[in-house]
Amino acid sequence: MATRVRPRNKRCAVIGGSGFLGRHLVEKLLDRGYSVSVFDICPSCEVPGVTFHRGDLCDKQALLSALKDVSLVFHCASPAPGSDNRSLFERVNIQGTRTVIEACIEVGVQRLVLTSSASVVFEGTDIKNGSEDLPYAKKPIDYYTKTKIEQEKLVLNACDKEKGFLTVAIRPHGIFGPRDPQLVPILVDTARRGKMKFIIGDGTNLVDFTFVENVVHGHILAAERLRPDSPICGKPYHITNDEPVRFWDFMSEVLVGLGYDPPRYHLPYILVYGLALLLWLLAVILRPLVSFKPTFTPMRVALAGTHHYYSCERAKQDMGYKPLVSLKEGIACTVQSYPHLQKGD
Ligand SMILES: NC(=O)C1=CN([C@@H]2O[C@H](COP(=O)(O)OP(=O)(O)OC[C@H]3O[C@@H](n4cnc5c(N)ncnc54)[C@H](O)[C@@H]3O)[C@@H](O)[C@H]2O)C=CC1
Ligand SMILES: CC(C)CCC[C@@H](C)[C@H]1CC[C@H]2C3=C(CC[C@]12C)[C@@]1(C)CCC(=O)C[C@@H]1CC3
Repeated sequence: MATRVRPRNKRCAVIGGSGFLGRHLVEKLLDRGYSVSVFDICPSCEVPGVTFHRGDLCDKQALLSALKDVSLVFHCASPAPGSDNRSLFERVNIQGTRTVIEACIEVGVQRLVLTSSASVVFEGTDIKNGSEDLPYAKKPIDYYTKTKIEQEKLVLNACDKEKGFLTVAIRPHGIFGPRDPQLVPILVDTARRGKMKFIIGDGTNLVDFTFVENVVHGHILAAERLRPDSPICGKPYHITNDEPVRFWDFMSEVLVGLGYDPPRYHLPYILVYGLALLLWLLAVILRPLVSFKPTFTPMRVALAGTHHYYSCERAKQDMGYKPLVSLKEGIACTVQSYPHLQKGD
């Protein structure tokens, strides 16, 4: 069978395409008629029709050969936020992103879409309907976020209309959906260990959880609107479900959907945060002797006990963004996709 040669603007690469978001993005791009290459350090992207390049994004030579003939690059690779390997975050998110930009420019890539994070402005205190005008966090909640800030700055500053290299950053928040390795599995693991009985704070704090297909939609809209005359060049955009929800209602709905009891008893936020901080300090001090990873890290407690939801008005205005899947539909689809995490299995 003859292979169809696609125009260059329909040839793209997804760096981090084996991951949770990356793989959903790859599947949608194929549906939309793109030819897709995946570049990832992990070889698990077995999507038919995709050219897979295994490599580390810090390796420029490997990137140069993977990005040859590609006009559009999505960069959604990152070490997992739960890792406490600072030098890995630094190497991949900062130095590696610099290498991605250099490689894109060298091979003539025209558009680069970065997956950033809404958390780049979060300092652990309430954010209600935050816009993209909020300043970057001076005290980011963890080292992962610190390097996401630097990464976003690098990509947005590299936007150069004269050189024909256009960039944009998408800032999702709390991505969930089928195959998510993080949110639902951590929640279920906590419930299975009998630790999901307590609500931190009064339980009224509103948060954004964003269904993965909406995040993918935001990325593709951004890529397709990224032209020299577009207002989106060199800018960050929040992409959310546009339905802030009580953190504990969301967690309860997922837990109940999977057959677990929802948390019932309230604990003061400041008490849990203090305990989490203490445990985290202990884990650091005792690391040479014993290794343990507390479930309730200060970062998770801050995310579970404060308001953090963001406006996506700018994405609506500048790129015609609108969530395609409601929170209710997203939760139903997610719960259904995890039969092995149902209680009793
Ligand atoms: N999951 C979430 O709630 C949110 C995620 N994000 C961002 O979205 C992006 C995707 O996240 P997920 O899909 O959740 O993570 P993931 O861990 O499922 O996927 C990340 C992918 O990057 C790859 N990767 C890591 N280091 C690499 C390297 N040195 N070279 C090549 N590939 C490498 C991994 O192998 C993995 O396939 C990340 O940039 C993350 O910071 C932003 C906001 C929220
Ligand atoms: C044990 C429970 C109190 C909490 C379980 C759920 C959490 C694992 C998740 C709730 C909010 C999530 C979140 C992220 C990771 C998973 C949660 C902490 C991110 C840190 C992922 C990377 C980002 O860029 C920001 C996300 C914010 C929300």
